[in-house]
Amino acid sequence: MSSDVMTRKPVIGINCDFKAADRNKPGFAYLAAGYFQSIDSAGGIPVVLPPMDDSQSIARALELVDGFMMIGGGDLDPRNDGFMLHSSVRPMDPVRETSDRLLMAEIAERRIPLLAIGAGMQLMNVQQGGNLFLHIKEDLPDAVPHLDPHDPSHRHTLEVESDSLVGRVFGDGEIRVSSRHHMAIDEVAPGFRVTARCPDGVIEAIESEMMDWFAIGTQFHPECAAASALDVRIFEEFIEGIVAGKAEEADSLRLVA
Ligand SMILES: N[C@@H](CCC(=O)NCCCC(=O)O)C(=O)O
Repeated sequence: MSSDVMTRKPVIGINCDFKAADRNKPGFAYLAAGYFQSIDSAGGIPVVLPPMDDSQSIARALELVDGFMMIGGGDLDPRNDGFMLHSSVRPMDPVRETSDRLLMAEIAERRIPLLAIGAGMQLMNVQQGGNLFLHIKEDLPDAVPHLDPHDPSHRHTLEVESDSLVGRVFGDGEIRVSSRHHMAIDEVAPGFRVTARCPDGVIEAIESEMMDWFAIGTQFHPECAAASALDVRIFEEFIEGIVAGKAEEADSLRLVA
């Protein structure tokens, strides 16, 4: 195992949100600091990618990263997946959604290690063939609140599968996570399994079962200011998984040489 692979910090691409210009302000690309701070604290090098609509530029940018994190945000427009718009849906800016969909397709194609959070997990699921509940309050009326517009630190409990990344991170005992969503995964995409649920049954984490793709999704927000010390371990496990994968790759190339 080459020492360089083990010592060089992985570069993690991060998408960002977009707010179009109006009469008084220019357009902005932005993201909550917790996203890049969490990657930095976990030993990665965060590199923020602004929205792009050119698949070749996106492909070229992805050649420069060792992994990717898709952040949370507004709603995916269900019409882009063949569903009707719902009155509760507040679509993210189409500049962002177009870029995110191109990114996700290329990340999946190249099997780039991926941590997908919130809207990012929802996009990973639909892009890989799953689908979403468009409004938990209507689709799952017995569910507990997963969003409090007056409390950005709203939390709920979590039940995890022990043989999973989130299971290793949270272990036993009560787990409370930050929740800010009104949509949720309905059918899980082929090749993924559920690794955490809210006690009301809402899916809160999935991970790839594919041997050639290290990909995890969380509906909750381990990057937020109210996150626990355990939440931070998710980012560390993600970075450690990438480093281990690159070491295996280097070893196998050495054996072949
Ligand atoms: N909008 C979707 C996805 C939930 C999500 O990503 N929430 C994060 C809010 C903004 C942020 O902190 O990045 C839904 O509501 O289900």
